[in-house]
Amino acid sequence: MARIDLVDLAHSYSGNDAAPESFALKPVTMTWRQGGAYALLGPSGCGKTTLLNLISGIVTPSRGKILFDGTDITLLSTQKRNIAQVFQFPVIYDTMTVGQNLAFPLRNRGVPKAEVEARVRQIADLLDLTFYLDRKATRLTADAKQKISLGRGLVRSDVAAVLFDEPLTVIDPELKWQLRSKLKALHRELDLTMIYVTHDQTEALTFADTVVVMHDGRVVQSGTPAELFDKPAHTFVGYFIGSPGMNIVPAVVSGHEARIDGHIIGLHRNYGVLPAGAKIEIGVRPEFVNIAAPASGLLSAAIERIDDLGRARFARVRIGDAKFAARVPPGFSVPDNRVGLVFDPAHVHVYADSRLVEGVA
Ligand SMILES: Nc1ncnc2c1ncn2[C@@H]1O[C@H](COP(=O)(O)OP(=O)(O)OP(=O)(O)O)[C@@H](O)[C@H]1O
Repeated sequence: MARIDLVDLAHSYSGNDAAPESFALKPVTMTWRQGGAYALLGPSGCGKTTLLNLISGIVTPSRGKILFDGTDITLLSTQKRNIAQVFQFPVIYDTMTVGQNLAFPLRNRGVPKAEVEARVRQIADLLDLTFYLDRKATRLTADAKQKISLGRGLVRSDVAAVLFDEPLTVIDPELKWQLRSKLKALHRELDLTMIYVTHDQTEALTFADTVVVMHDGRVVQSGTPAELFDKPAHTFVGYFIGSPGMNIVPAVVSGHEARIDGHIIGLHRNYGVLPAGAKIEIGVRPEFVNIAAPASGLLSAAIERIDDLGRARFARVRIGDAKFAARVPPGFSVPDNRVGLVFDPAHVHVYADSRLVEGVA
């Protein structure tokens, strides 16, 4: 396993002379630590697979470098990079048994027989495949075949990294839930650097220690699931992560105050005077705004509907034209038309042109 450094890495499929805004991956510099579990998360077309393919060597970058443990591997072939990959669909040999499939990447590298057998048993055990070891892979379900693919990706202990590209796509929803947790446990057990591409926030947040959120070819934030939830660095992260996502509404911000729809909301930090011309918004997660009976000191909102998510109820309301979600306190009897909103100032963030502004304590 390896530490991975991306240095000013960027890629355009239309060549180096393409306009910077059209790059599939805009320049990124970051370090992924040895043995870490990373998820690349973002919607379709945001550049996740491009970044994964640059790391695996399937695509050569238009700009920048990739280092494995300090060594520049940017121009090395996929084989020479010593990585394992698991794709969306099973890549296995149908004519071999499950055990032979799992052993294949090790036999290919001339690993001694006893070592191969021990490692195959360990991986089969971790993935609940022991019972099937002597069966021909061809007779198994799509789920089981994908588990074999996962096993083949994880069986070598000497790889620089294991790359997963939406590996649970073909898996039945119930098993998906189990496998997500299993992959996390496998990461702890096997101590490999793992990079996992997905557009599913639950998959990313369950699997990864660090989630790298991508939007329109850019890495907009890299952090722990808690950091992404508590302090989104970009409005996209706030909106994309969480269910419901973060509320983002235009505001006029000055000092310790945000003015929305003529109403003042107190802020925890001081924002001075923000740059003229920038689009200023506040962002607050629905979990940190409660609805209450309308009152003169509260921002007023019109009720549209109540969503009962079991663990909590959220009111979908409107402030002027802006849609907004807020928590319904337990036992609160919701009025028919208008409510007041009670903000928790510690969780109200300010954004200028979509980027988080750090206020002064
Ligand atoms: N081989 C290619 N040639 C030209 N453009 C490409 C190629 N592969 C991807 N793109 C473009 O690059 C951008 C990023 O695509 P990429 O596949 O990396 O995104 P993604 O986040 O992995 O999306 P998805 O989940 O749909 O695969 C998209 O605009 C896509 O159309």
